[in-house]
Amino acid sequence: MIEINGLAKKFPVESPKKLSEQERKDPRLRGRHFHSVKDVSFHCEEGQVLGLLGPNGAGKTTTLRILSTALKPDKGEVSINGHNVLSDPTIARRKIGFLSSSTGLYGRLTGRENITYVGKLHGLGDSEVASRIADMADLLDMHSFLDRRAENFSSGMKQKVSIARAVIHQPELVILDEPTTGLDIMATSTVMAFIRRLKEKGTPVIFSTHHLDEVQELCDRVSVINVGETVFDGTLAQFSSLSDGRMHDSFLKTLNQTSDEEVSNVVNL
Ligand SMILES: Nc1ncnc2c1ncn2[C@@H]1O[C@H](COP(=O)(O)OP(=O)(O)OP(=O)(O)O)[C@@H](O)[C@H]1O
Repeated sequence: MIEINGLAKKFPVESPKKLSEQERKDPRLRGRHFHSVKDVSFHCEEGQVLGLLGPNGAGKTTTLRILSTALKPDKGEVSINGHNVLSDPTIARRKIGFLSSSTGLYGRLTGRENITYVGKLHGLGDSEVASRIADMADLLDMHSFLDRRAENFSSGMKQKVSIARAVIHQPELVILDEPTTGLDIMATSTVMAFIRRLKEKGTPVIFSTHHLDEVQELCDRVSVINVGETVFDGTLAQFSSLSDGRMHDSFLKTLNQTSDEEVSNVVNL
């Protein structure tokens, strides 16, 4: 079980001129700081998949980077199966598999070598790494390119190898930042099937996405962030019933209720 409570993270702004026009108008810009995440809370239990939704710039990536311990929050708590992630990041890194949208592969290494390198960093032996890669090559359909250099990989190939690399140590929790962005239909369905497989094995998965069809197909829970705050956290059924099963309308409703200051009606259903 992973529990996130009251996360907040602000970044210093060197010069407001470097911000986008939208960010300059954003209420999260206060003085010399941009409060990207102001108050985010959700939880996910064993065998559950949680979909993290929110408009561009809402604070999803910042939240996921905090969960993965890549960023330290200013406030809030994160615990995985009772372990405080923030006070013990080394243990946390062993427990978590994180697919970041920004970490690239080593182009001069093959797909297999990229995965093996991270497996070794986690202390796995040669035969363990080899057998896990063989399993994942089946599940993620990687056989045709696994032994090619990563520098010429397509987006789908890169993403599959990155996912395999993120979970080579068989983490207790998997966090995926927009795992299907930029992928074609075939690669998307392979990645979706892989997430389903993790769920069947009991591993909780948290993933951010802009695709509501993926949420409908895979998720047990939904959490929506808007302007740095959790505006909905509940089951898929509760999310869907906000608008009689119309997912897009449910999503828009959670965002509009924020501006109507009716957040309390939808949070913690
Ligand atoms: N290191 C940083 N310094 C300053 N501002 C930052 C930093 N990281 C993120 N931000 C800002 O915080 C806000 C939230 O960013 P974040 O990447 O978490 O959003 P997101 O919900 O993942 O968006 P998207 O759906 O577009 O990926 C954005 O306005 C972003 O520019």
